[in-house]
Amino acid sequence: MRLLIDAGNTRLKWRLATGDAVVAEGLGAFDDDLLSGFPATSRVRRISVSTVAAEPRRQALTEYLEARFSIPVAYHWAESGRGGLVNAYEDPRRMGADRWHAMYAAWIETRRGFVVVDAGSAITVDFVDDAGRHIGGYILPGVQMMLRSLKTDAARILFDGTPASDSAPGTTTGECVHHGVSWMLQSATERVLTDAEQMGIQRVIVTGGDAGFLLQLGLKADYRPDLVLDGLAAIDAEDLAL
Ligand SMILES: Nc1ncnc2c1ncn2[C@@H]1O[C@H](COP(=O)(O)OP(=O)(O)O)[C@@H](O)[C@H]1O
Ligand SMILES: CC(C)(COP(=O)(O)O)[C@@H](O)C(=O)NCCC(=O)O
Ligand SMILES: [K+]
Repeated sequence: MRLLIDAGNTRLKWRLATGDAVVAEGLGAFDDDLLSGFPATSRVRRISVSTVAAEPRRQALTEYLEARFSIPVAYHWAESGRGGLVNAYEDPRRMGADRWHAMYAAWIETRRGFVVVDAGSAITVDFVDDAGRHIGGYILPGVQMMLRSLKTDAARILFDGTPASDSAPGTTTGECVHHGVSWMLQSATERVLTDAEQMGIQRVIVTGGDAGFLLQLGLKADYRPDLVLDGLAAIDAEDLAL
């Protein structure tokens, strides 16, 4: 069985697979049991990871996996191109592996243009045209990142509560903050759709922990929670077949 891992800045998602079939999946925070819910009896023959975590955390993950499964860990990074998908970055090693893996999953499904919105710790938006050319993208602060920076970088923005999809002008600090985040993301969401239209791109895909929030805010998109793992699985299978 293959163990596939998408290790982001906030959470780790894992999948156990045989061939294309998913045997088990799970996700959790880094400070929890790293593979919570993992079936103890499974025989793991290969481990493949897509990560954007800091180097010390990546090393700790490697040590944990090697100790637990006694096999080496294969890391997959962003590439300049694969199977007709071409990265716009001059130095693709600088691109987050998660962005490349998400784009690759979307590309091999239809080989048509698409936008991927990945609403995780940070929010990324990547545009790919019908020819498989990555046009480029955006990196925006994620929901928790925005709230945290308002809380820690300004002395008198005091608030609690959770994100609300209401974007009406607020009349308390909490409303101004939470509705403000929604208002900003709603604007960004509208812009994704108009930009895609201008580029002749029809398909919008959303993934990441805050995908549901963006859908609530009106983003018209296909929800694909495991897009990064899907892309990683495909790339890993292709590399194995070489
Ligand atoms: N149960 C949850 N635990 C942590 N974050 C969550 C949860 N539900 C939604 N989120 C949101 O999802 C974001 C993390 O998304 P995720 O895709 O897991 O990020 P990453 O890939 O960066 O680890 C958080 O910043 C938060 O806003
Ligand atoms: C932008 C990201 C932080 C998003 O990661 P995530 O929010 O999923 O943890 C990650 O893709 C990353 O570290 N990128 C490196 C910079 C770049 O892509 O250009
Ligand atoms: K992200």
